[in-house]
This record gives sequence, C-alpha cells and structure tokens, in this order.
Amino acid sequence: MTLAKSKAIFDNDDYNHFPEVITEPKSPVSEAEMMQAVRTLLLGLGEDPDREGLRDTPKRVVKALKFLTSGYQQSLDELLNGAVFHENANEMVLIRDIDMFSSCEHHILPIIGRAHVAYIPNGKVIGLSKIARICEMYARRLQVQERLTAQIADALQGLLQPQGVAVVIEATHMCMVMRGVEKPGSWTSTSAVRGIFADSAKTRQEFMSLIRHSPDFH
Ligand SMILES: Nc1nc2c(ncn2[C@@H]2O[C@H](COP(=O)(O)OP(=O)(O)OP(=O)(O)O)[C@@H](O)[C@H]2O)c(=O)[nH]1
Ligand SMILES: [Zn+2]
Repeated sequence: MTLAKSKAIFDNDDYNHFPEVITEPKSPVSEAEMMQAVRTLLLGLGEDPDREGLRDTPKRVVKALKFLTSGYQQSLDELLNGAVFHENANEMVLIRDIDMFSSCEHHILPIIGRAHVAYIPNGKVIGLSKIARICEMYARRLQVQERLTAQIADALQGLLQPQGVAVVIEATHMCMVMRGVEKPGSWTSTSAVRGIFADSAKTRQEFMSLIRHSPDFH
C-alpha cells in the first residue's frame, strides 16, 4: 500500500475525530513574568541573580521548562501526520525500551524511564515511530506515572480500535532519589491494559514475558 493511498483512506477515516483533549489552557503569563518568577526563586534561595553565572539563568530555566512541557502544545492529529494504515495484521506489535523523560507534577523533578507498548491490530496499524511520539507527547507534560501510562494506552485504543493495548512504564523518580525519601535504585512500574490484554491472562502474560528480560530493570 502506498503512503499516498493510505493517506487518502486515513483522511476519510473516523480516527481523525478521536477526541484529543488538550488539558492545559494556553498560558496567560508572559515569558518575562516567568523569568521574573525564576529570579524571585533565586533570590529566595539566597543567591544573587545578577552574578555572572546566573544572569541568563531565568531565561534558560524558562526555555528548558517550556521544552520539558512542550507536549501541551501538541495534539495526536498533528504528530500522527496520517500514519495510520489499513492492514490485515492481527499479531501482537510490541515496541519495548522506549526511553522516556517526564516531569512529576508534584515537584517538577524528572521521571526517567522506559515504556513498553504493545497492541494487537484489528484492521489498522500505526507507523512505529508514532508510538514513540505519542509516548513523548504525554511524557512532556507534568505527570504522575499512572496517568502517563493510561493516556498512552487510551490514545492507541482510541486511534486504532485494536483488539487490545498494553503499556508498561518502568521509571525512577528524582523526587524519590535526590530528595524526600532518598531511595536511589527504586523503580516504579505501572501498567495499563485495554481490550484483550485485560480480558485474556494468556495474552497479558505473553506481553509480560516479552518485556521481562530487560537487563536494566529488576
Ligand atoms: N502515585 C504517584 N505518586 C507520585 C508520582 N510522582 C511523585 N509522587 C508522589 O507524590 C507524593 C507527594 O506527597 P506529599 O507528601 O504531598 O509531598 P512531599 O512532602 O514532597 O512528599 P515526600 O516525597 O514523601 O517527601 C509523594 O509521595 C511522591 O512520591 C507519581 O508519578 N505517581
Ligand atoms: Zn515528585
């Protein structure tokens, strides 16, 4: 199937109307105000925001935070770019070890980990890279790991109406490592299963056994 032909099918398809909700409104705060707030933070920390090393820090922090939360500005429609194709595949598709960087919404500190995403098609498949892009879009928002996991699963379920979707995220939270309870080496696993992965223990186990042998996780 050519890409052009696939796109034509895609254009007529109902997945275009998958209700992607942008949960965050456009910001009413200017960059100048954000930089001023970072300057205040620096003062609060007892620093001198006018010393050479910190002079451009408010600007850098705002730029970095905007990048780390740039998923708010994206939508599924935009990132898919038409890459959903009709295909009579009905075996499990698994992408494992998708690197992931998110930010916890409680402390705005990094969540670092990997996602494993599987689905069993039901007439439609998605461009493989788009699965990683969907993970990135939701990761680049302020998150809790459970919601991030569920959002990825629900996006694929809504886009493809597959037989089922399974998502596992294994991550370490810097708010639990560098501060607070200070537990380096702790990993949090979350899963979200939909359709046949929820209904069939055998299918779920097949997925779990395929992702299990990753050497980095225990
Ligand atoms: N369920 C869940 N909790 C998270 C996630 N990221 C951070 N948290 C937790 O959010 C909780 C916030 O608890 P609070 O007691 O309000 O904040 P805190 O005083 O900074 O808590 P400590 O981290 O225990 O020092 C902490 O237990 C964090 O570990 C996440 O992705 N999922
Ligand atoms: Zn946190």
